[in-house]
Amino acid sequence: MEKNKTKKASVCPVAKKCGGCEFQGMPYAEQLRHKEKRVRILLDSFGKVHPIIGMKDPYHYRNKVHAVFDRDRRGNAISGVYQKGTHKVVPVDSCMIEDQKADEIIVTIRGLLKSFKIKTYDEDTQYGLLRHVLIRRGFSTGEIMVVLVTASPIFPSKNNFVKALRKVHPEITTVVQNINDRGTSMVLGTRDVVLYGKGFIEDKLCGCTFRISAQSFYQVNPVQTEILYQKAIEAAGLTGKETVLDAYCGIGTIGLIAASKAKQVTGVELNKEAVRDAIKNAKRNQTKNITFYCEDAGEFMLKMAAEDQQLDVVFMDPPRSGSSEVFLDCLAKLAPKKVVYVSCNPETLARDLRILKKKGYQMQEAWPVDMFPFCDHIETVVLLSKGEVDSKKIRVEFSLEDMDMSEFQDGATYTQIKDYVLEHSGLKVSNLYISQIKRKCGIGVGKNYNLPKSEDSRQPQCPPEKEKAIREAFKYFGMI
Ligand SMILES: C[S@@+](CC[C@H](N)C(=O)[O-])C[C@H]1O[C@@H](n2cnc3c(N)ncnc32)[C@H](O)[C@@H]1O
Repeated sequence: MEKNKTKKASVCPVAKKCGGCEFQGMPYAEQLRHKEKRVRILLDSFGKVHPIIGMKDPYHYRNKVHAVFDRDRRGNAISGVYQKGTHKVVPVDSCMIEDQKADEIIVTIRGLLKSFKIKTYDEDTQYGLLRHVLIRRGFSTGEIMVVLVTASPIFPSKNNFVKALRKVHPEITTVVQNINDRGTSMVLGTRDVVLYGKGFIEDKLCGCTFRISAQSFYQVNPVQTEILYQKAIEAAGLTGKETVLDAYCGIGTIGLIAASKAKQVTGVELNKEAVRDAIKNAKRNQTKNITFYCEDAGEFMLKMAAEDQQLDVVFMDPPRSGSSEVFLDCLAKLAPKKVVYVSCNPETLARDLRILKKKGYQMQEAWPVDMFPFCDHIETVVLLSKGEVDSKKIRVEFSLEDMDMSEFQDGATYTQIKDYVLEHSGLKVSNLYISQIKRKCGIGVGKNYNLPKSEDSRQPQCPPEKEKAIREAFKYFGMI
C-alpha cells in the first residue's frame, strides 16, 4: 500500500478560511472511496462503473495557480485566495495542492511591489493596479508563464519589473500582462500584452505537444490528464477509419491525440484563444486530418444535423454545467456509434445520460479519474453506444430509496472489490470469497451475503491467490 494513500492528510493552516480543499485532513484512500461512492450512486444504474483511478502522490499537482492581490489593514500587499463565499482575501504563501515553484514566484512578485511602487487593486475604491497573478507551468517542458492581471493598461516600469522578477526566477519563460478593467468577478480581462517571451507555454501529453495561452482552458492535473485521455481514446476503440468530433475541444488536446488513430477529426470550441491554440497545435504536431471551428457546440451540431453529416465517434468534454438539450438532440440525430463523454461533474453527467438514454444511447462503462485530490470535484470518462444492447449488460434500474446502503459501511462495496480484483489481477472472485476474507480480516460482513448458516457447512474455500488479490483490494480501499 502506498504511504500517501493511507497516511492522515496534513491539515492546511488556512483550510477553514480558504475552503478550497473540502477533504482536508481526510486520508487519500478515504477521499477516493468517497468519490467513487458518489459516482456509483449516480451512475450504477446506467452501466458498469470501474474503480476510481487515484494518484500515487496527491500533493502539489495543480499546474495552474491563481493568487488574488489585496492589502491588509496596514496597507501591506497580501496575496492568496478569496475566503469561501466572500471577496475577502485569505493570505496564502504555499498550498499543498499547488505547484511549489508557482507559489514561490507569487511570493517574489508580492515582495517586488513596494520597490516598484505598484499598488494592489482595491475592489471597493477601484484604485490600484495589480489584481491577480496567474501562473501556468508545463509539466513535462518546465516552461512557466506568469500572467499579471492589471486594472489598467498603464504599467509603469513594466520592463524593469519583469527583469527583476526573472533575475530571481530565470526559469520563467514568458510574462503576459492581462488587462481587466471590468467590475466583475472574472479573473481575466479580454486583452493580453506580451511583456516577455512568446506569450504562451508548451506542454506534452500522450506524445503530442500543445501550446497553451493565458486565456485557454488546459486541464490542471497533467499526471491524471494523461490517464484520462488514454482512457477516453481507448474507450472509443478507433481503427483509423472513423470520422470523429471533439466537442468542447479547448486547445484540441483530445482530438489531436485521437487524430493518428482516426480518418478525420473535427474540433469545436467557443473560446477563440483556445481555437487559435488548437489550430497552431495541429501544425505543431503535423496533424493534417483535423479541422477546428470556433462556435457554440450546440449551434455547430444543429448545422451538422441539418446537413446529415456522417459521424462515427463523438468525444464531448463540456464545462461543469454539462451539455445542452440542443447538442444532445442533434447528437442523437447524427447517431454516432460511440460517444465518449468526459465530465468534470457527475451530477450534470447523470442528467445528460438520462436524456441520452431516452434517445437510445446506453452507457457501457464509466471510469472515474481523480483529477482533484483534496477537492470534491470528480472527473469521469463514460463510453456510450447506440443500438442493440448486449443482453449480458442489461441492468435492472432501481431507485436510491430501494438501494441497500449498508454495503458502503465497510469501506468498499462487493462490486467495487470484484472490479478492483479483476482489473488488477485478472481474477474473478465471488461474494462468498470476499466475505470469507472479510471475516478472516475481522471486517464486519453485511447481512446480504449468503453466508453459511453454520461454520462447518460445506462450501468452496477461497484459494490463496484469490485471497491475496482480495486482501490487496481491501488495502487499496483502506479497509485493512
Ligand atoms: C472542460 S473543458 C475541456 C477542454 C478540452 N477537452 C480539454 O480537455 O482540455 C470545456 C471546454 O468547453 C468550452 N466551452 C464552454 N461552453 C462551450 C460551448 N457552448 N460550446 C463550445 N465550447 C464550449 C470551454 O471554453 C472549455 O474549453
